[in-house]
Amino acid sequence: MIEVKDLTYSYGKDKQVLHGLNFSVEDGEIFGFLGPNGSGKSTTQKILTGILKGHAGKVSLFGQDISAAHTQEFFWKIGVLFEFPYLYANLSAVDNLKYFSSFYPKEQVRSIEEVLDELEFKPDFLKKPVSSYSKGMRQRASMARALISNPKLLFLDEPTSGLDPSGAVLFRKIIEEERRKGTTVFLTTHNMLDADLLCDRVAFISDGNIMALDTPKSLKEQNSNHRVVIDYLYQERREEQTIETSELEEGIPFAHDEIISVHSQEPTLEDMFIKYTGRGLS
Ligand SMILES: Nc1ncnc2c1ncn2[C@@H]1O[C@H](COP(=O)(O)OP(=O)(O)OP(=O)(O)O)[C@@H](O)[C@H]1O
Repeated sequence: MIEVKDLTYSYGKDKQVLHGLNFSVEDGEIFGFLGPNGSGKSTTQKILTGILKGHAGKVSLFGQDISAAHTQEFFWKIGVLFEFPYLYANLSAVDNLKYFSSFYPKEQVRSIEEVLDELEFKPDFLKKPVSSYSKGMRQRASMARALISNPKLLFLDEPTSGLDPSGAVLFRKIIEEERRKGTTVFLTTHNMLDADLLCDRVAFISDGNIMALDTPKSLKEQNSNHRVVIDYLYQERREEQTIETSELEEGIPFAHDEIISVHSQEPTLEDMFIKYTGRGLS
């Protein structure tokens, strides 16, 4: 679906921000593009979506070189949810969706009611202007805009930002539903839970370079210290011991009366983010 080879980009003469990115995104894959502020995520997304011109290297989408890919048919096939607001503030969610639907062939457009329903949009707000919405409601309206055209390739930039926990759960459910339909998703996020739960593979980008690319599971396993922490009771005292996971093969290798808990010391995706990008999550 997306092929990127030796992608470089500079703003002006001196400011090179992408230093030779290589990755591909398979059809139907949810691909996470993770990195600290200023690492080049938006620049890459803007190149892929045709907003930014003048890159070097090879980028192809839907099997076509990008220079030929950004046609009307291309825009019909993609959906985007970017961080900057791109809804008309004076129009309601319904009127925004009616307007944006008019750019696509009728047969591919979803019903506005169905999409807003999927997003559990509050009925009171359907006809109110977007300017009166909370951040979470705007994000729902923006997601509706991205989904209304039934895209084959969906670019999502921080989709759960500004959502409360139940909104974030709903958005994850919707992204899972897109996976089920076979939509390819290019997901940019700082939210490691979203990345871990949703992404088939993630790339960590730092200062315009890809530092690691793999499934969240493999990244964590490769960096695991293969230890578990065992919390237990022995002779009425509560104790804790850390042992190698391999030691568990023969059972618990020390005297105990009752095991209270066993916790893996496997790193989290957030630990991996810090390891590969050298930066914490802001
Ligand atoms: N229009 C521009 N002109 C000059 N430099 C820019 C421009 N846009 C971005 N940059 C610089 O390019 C680098 C990469 O920025 P980019 O917005 O791609 O990062 P990002 O990973 O998306 O960051 P964030 O997480 O903050 O959105 C940064 O150093 C940024 O200052």
